[in-house]
Amino acid sequence: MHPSLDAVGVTFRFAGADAPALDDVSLRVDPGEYVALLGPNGAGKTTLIGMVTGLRVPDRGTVRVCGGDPTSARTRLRLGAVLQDTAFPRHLTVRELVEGAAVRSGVPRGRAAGVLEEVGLDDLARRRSGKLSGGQRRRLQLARALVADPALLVLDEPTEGLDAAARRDFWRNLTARRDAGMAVLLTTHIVEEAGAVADRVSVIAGGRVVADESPASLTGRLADRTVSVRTALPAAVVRDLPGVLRVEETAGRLVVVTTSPEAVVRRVLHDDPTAHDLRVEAASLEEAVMAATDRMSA
Ligand SMILES: Nc1ncnc2c1ncn2[C@@H]1O[C@H](COP(=O)(O)OP(=O)(O)OP(=O)(O)O)[C@@H](O)[C@H]1O
Repeated sequence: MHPSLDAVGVTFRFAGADAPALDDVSLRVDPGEYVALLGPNGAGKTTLIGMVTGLRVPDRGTVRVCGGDPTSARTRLRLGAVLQDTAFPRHLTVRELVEGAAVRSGVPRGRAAGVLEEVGLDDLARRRSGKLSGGQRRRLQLARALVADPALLVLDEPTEGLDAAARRDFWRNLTARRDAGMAVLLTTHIVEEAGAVADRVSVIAGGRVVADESPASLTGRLADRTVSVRTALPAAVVRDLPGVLRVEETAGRLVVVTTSPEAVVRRVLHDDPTAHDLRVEAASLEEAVMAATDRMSA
């Protein structure tokens, strides 16, 4: 079976730009896999999404969606996309817009009803799109992208502007599709959300891939741990211990970032038998992504 997405050695330079927006980028997404594309502003994520959706063509390298060329109409039928800044004709209803997407993709109009139910818009099927909230509009975009059963769903910051409950609903809507083998490529600036939903994160900085691995493996590469403990000990007691990178003292709590948490824990418990509420936490995905990005620019 073909990968859902296979981008190999993709290079692209905008006309007149000094540096390429994408420089030898490779990325593979297999059926049923969710991959998050992360990286700072201007890293090249949207440019790469443009190649995957067939809106741009690489100067060098190849992009294949389910083995086909994403600029061909036939391949684009395998692809669903929720992109930024999609405007709908305000006078059309939710149902009409989803039926229109079905007809354009060559699938029966009757599929609209099931998809509206799937994304939780069945109650609003007759509402005009101009009267939807931001979160409801995002669901409408999702329904239009899903109606033709895509093999690969591309989501460019799909949950931007949504509150935590709406974000959770958005991802819950996609659970059954994942189980059925649909692949997802998403971009997001909400790094912890990517960690929660993605099997792999691909970090892009300056047009190059600087990390491509599971969220757990990326955070595991940072040796930093945070020891947090409620104690009356002053920060100076742990500041000079081996491996300590940073110490903060706030309202009866010491928060210590260190590569050697054992030394900190031993010292605190030795010096203060009343210390309690002790926690040792790994680096966050956000910190790991920033470290991968910094390594690139160092
Ligand atoms: N139409 C364009 N013409 C010229 N340069 C562009 C164009 N679009 C993007 N760029 C440049 O290409 C680089 C990559 O931009 P891109 O939009 O892909 O980044 P991004 O990772 O999606 O950023 P963001 O997180 O801000 O959306 C940036 O340096 C940007 O300034």
